[in-house]
Amino acid sequence: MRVDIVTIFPQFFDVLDISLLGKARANGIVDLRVHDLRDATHDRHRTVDDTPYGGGAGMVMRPEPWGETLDGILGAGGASVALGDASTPGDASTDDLASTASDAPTACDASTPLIVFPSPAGNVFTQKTARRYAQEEHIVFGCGRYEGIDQRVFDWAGTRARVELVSLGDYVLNGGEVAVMAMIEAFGRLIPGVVGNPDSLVEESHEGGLLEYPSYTKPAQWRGYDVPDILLSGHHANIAKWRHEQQVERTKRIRPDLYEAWAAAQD
Ligand SMILES: OB(O)c1ccc2cc[nH]c2c1
Repeated sequence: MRVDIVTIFPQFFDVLDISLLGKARANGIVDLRVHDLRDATHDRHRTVDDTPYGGGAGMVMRPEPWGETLDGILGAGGASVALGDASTPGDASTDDLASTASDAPTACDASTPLIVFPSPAGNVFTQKTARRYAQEEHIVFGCGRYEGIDQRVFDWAGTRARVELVSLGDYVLNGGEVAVMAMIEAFGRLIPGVVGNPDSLVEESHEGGLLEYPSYTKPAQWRGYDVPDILLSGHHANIAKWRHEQQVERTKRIRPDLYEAWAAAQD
């Protein structure tokens, strides 16, 4: 899998050289490339922003450096695809339409690159999104800053690739870099070969629609707290039953929205 990141803070992603993703890069499982948007500027100050048309506070990211950088990643002709409507469904539990480019392509074959722009105006990133991204051959992440990126970048990019605007949640960051870091961690660990024991991915939160069960390790007693007896019983069927019951109870108590969706799917 190839991953490109476009940012004005390339050093932000140095951390991706360590831990699991660092090993995946060293093993050739993930080909990660970071691009400094300022390398596509041609003035002395390497300017990437300008004042907004129509007035308003803050600055907007200029389209030219984005176009030049994305040309370099996609190939100047780009992976031109059939234009389609913007009805790319999100992955969140709600089915509201994705806020993608107005002429987003409909081509969904994995050979057409996916460009993901973190945005507070995007669809919410979920584990379902992470699972989908882990199947992609090539994802380009575009990190906005300031008040955002000129809309025409999304419109133009949508004629060269599949484009998605994605948010981590209903809050606003100062730019896309933290969101990209979180998304790369979330889908990167799902890429075959990245996590040593894939069984460890099966019963974690949001797999199967439920939150994970509580975990315990030695010692059996700690500061007056005991490990539940069932976990010391060695009865694997009963342990599995107890763990599932814990998942259902936790999900119902902590995330009733997820519980309702899970319960409806059981019928
Ligand atoms: O909250 B976010 O995901 C986000 C993403 C991109 C930009 C660009 C400027 N502010 C941003 C916030």
